Amino acid sequence: MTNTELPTVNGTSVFVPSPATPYQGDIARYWNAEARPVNLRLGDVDGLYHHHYGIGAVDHAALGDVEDSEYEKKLITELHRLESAQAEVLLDHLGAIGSEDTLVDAGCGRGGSSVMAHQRFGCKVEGVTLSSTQAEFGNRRAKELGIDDHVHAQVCNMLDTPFEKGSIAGSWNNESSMYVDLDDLFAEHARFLKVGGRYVTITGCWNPKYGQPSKWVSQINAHFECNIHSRREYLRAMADNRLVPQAVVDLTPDTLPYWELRATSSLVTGIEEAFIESYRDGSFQYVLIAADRV
Ligand SMILES: C[S@@+](CC[C@H](N)C(=O)[O-])C[C@H]1O[C@@H](n2cnc3c(N)ncnc32)[C@H](O)[C@@H]1O
Ligand SMILES: CC(C)=CCC/C(C)=C/COP(=O)(O)OP(=O)(O)O
Ligand SMILES: [Mg+2]
Repeated sequence: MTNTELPTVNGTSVFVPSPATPYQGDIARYWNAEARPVNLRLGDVDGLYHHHYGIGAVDHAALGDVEDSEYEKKLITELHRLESAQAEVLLDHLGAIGSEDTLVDAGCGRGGSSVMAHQRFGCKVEGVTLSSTQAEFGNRRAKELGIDDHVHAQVCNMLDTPFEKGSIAGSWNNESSMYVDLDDLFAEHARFLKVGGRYVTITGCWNPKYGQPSKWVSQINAHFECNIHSRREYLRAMADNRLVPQAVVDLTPDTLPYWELRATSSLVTGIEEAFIESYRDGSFQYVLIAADRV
């Protein structure tokens, strides 16, 4: 990968890898420009900034009365609680991680999951994203929290990382695997993971039983400029890359309440209907897959 010197950021000159493909350049630009209130206002609740969706039952008691002047604020707090609950479930599947271990957050976004992983395990977390804006945001948050010696983000293609072969105890993709070829992705995780290391993904995938990607799935692809894979592709690509699934969990029923609540909020982005309809018609599924590197 070639490096290009960029102008200075906060007085320090930074090197950002050139995108490996024109598509990756588009994705870097997309996330550099992203500033949707549905992500920033939720992150402002407690300083954990996520770019993934939520799971679990809505706490209607916490929401209170719709007529209450504080209702919208409570709704935002509730959506954020469900998104953090999703990350907790992902971390639950990493298994026993020690404080001396290093984890890789592949497609780390603004770094919310990386921070949560460090807070839970005391370990180092290396995040990679195509977006320099996101990497800077994540590193700034880590510094503010005083954990920048443990949590670090860099601009890097997750298909071609600098991590040494067999050096990583656990790694994950939290809603970031729909931007890459799965064979290339799992080959790279299998390369840097230790034998016995754990890989986890939470992702949306199309259901082979439906036949082909539904119109809703195509709408989600167009909305995010991504390429949602089928469930079968995940399992095949893992089998081909020394990743043996230990748990496959259908989170679709658990994520629907999040979407139904989000559809009632002032922060809607227009994609809510596609998620709700595709989860309901069975063409799309929200799944967690945890696999061991053998
Ligand atoms: C929907 S966001 C998910 C962010 C994060 N995992 C979270 O849960 O908050 C998708 C992320 O994937 C990253 N991404 C997409 N393709 C990538 C690639 N080839 N290498 C590294 N990051 C990539 C984007 O830069 C973005 O940070
Ligand atoms: C499950 C699937 C198919 C996910 C696609 C990847 C994606 C864009 C996730 C959420 O990001 P975000 O939090 O920035 O999106 P939004 O602005 O809609 O909350
Ligand atoms: Mg979001």
